[in-house]
Amino acid sequence: MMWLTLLYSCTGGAAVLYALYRWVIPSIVQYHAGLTLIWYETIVQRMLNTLTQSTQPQRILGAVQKNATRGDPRSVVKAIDQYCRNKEWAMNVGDEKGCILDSVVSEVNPSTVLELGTYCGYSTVRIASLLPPNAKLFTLEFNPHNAVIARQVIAWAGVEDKVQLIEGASGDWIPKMKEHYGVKTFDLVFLDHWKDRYLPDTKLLEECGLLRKGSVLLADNVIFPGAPEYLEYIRGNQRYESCFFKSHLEYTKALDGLEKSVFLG
Ligand SMILES: C[S@@+](CC[C@H](N)C(=O)[O-])C[C@H]1O[C@@H](n2cnc3c(N)ncnc32)[C@H](O)[C@@H]1O
Ligand SMILES: [Mg+2]
Repeated sequence: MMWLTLLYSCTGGAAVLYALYRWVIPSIVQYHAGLTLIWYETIVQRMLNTLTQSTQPQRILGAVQKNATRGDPRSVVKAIDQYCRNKEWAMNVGDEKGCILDSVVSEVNPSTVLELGTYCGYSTVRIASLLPPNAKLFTLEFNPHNAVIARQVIAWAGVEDKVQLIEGASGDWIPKMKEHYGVKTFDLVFLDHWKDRYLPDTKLLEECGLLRKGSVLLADNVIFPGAPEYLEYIRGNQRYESCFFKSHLEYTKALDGLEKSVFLG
């Protein structure tokens, strides 16, 4: 009898803890961007790293290898979204803002694209899958561990012919793009690296002559974590025509959005 009581209290306690971890806390934090980051980045991610002896990028790659079809980029995107919605939040642009990204890529129909911030290659695959034949997407990532994973995700999606992943910091590589890769100008730039780099890198793109009349800048997370200096610069600048796409922080119900800015020359 005592055993049964002990068993009941242990499993009962474990069930409560599991319900808190799996449903109760996620359903609360999803409305608050800051709480989402605290819960997932500092608690869940660290716990999963210790328990599984792996990193988040490795787990995302695992989800792709398990659930996506080789050579089918949309199945790769879907596998990552399912993993990040149901298991652990990650900083991919995500499914909701991803649809806005898709529509801008389709509208611009770019031949040359620059992506700042690759992480695991989620948005890289999204963009590359929509590019016309012979188009090229350059994506910059300064974390070597992320770059190793992104290469495998990109290859699994079968879009490696369209993608040039460059390992290094944006501030170092933007000035070398013309000389090193023969780029004339970018038709589309997707800004999704650390937010304090949005403004200096935009000015660098201008200074290096990498923007032409009609080039489109699309900046993610302008509300959260936020890029106020970038927004002030781009919205108050007569050389840009800018508009905001209201949305939500990836995999949550917290407010976020994308800023699309056309360079007028
Ligand atoms: C938000 S994640 C990118 C997410 C990705 N665009 C997606 O939606 O799937 C930002 C990434 O940018 C990288 N990063 C941050 N600052 C950078 C910089 N100055 N140069 C290159 N990579 C940078 C980080 O290591 C991180 O992997
Ligand atoms: Mg982002």
